Amino acid sequence: VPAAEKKRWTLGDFDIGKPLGRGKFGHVYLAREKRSNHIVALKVLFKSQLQQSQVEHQLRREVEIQSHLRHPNILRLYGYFYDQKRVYLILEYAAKGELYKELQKCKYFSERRAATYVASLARALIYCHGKHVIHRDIKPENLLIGAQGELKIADFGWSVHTFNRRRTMCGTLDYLPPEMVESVEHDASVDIWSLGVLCYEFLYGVPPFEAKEHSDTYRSFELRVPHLRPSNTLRRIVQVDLKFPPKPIVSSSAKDLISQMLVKDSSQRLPLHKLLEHPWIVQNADPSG
Ligand SMILES: Nc1ncnc(NCCc2cnc(NC(=O)Nc3cccc(C(F)(F)F)c3)s2)c1Br
Repeated sequence: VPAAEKKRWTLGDFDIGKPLGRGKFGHVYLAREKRSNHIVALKVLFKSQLQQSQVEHQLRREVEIQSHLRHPNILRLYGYFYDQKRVYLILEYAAKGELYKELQKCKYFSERRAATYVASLARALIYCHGKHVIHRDIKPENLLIGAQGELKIADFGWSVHTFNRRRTMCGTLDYLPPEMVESVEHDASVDIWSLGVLCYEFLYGVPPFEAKEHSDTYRSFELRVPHLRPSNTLRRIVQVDLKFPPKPIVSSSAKDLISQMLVKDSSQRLPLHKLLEHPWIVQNADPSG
């Protein structure tokens, strides 16, 4: 309904409900559009914060990119509006909330659940790459769960159209592929790397190149042998220092898929359409996604 998109929304068009989550730049609330009774999520961003972080252009790009994306595994951004002090994003409401909370609760996922999530993310990324959009920030914090348990990629705040590749650093370091760490040219295959990191974290509960800096084992290590600096995340990424822990037990087929995605040479990473044909995905992913 293109006419609807021309509409100027205001806060008065919505009843505001419970807080849904706290994001990097503001809070998210459950809300209901009064005329249609349509339930949405409303993200409230403070202009002052956006200005001091100089990210207004990124926000405009996110709104622009999202307005062209329609996929069951991509959270809709219906529109936005602003008032004196705030910018409001009108978002699709994901009824089962944030994936990272679910991962914290379960510690790690079964191979079937992990494969189902990875397959639906691969389909969403194939769709995005087909429109020359790379997300660049695939991580548990940017994934939500819909009412039927389906995964939804959210927050295209770091996405770009591939013809203008940028070398800005994203959020956490864990998901950065080598070429972004070494800030060389990067393309859609950065999302394949991040999906491989995500698949590992779904199965083991921790990302593959996490530094031990924050764990107490590291602290005691640091005290006993201060001259041996522990490997850090960035060094482990560029060296693709990939190790699979003995626990939990994970199939060799899953490890094979991860090893084909976490490849330093971005042109050698398993293409997403080949991922959907990988035995581990075929045998474990629920086709409904
Ligand atoms: N249950 C739920 N159902 C639906 N949504 C929920 N949470 C919101 C998820 C989001 C989707 N899209 C987002 N986008 C941005 O935050 N963008 C953003 C924000 C600041 C700065 C910038 C930029 F300027 F840096 F780009 C870009 S957050 C929840 Br919990």
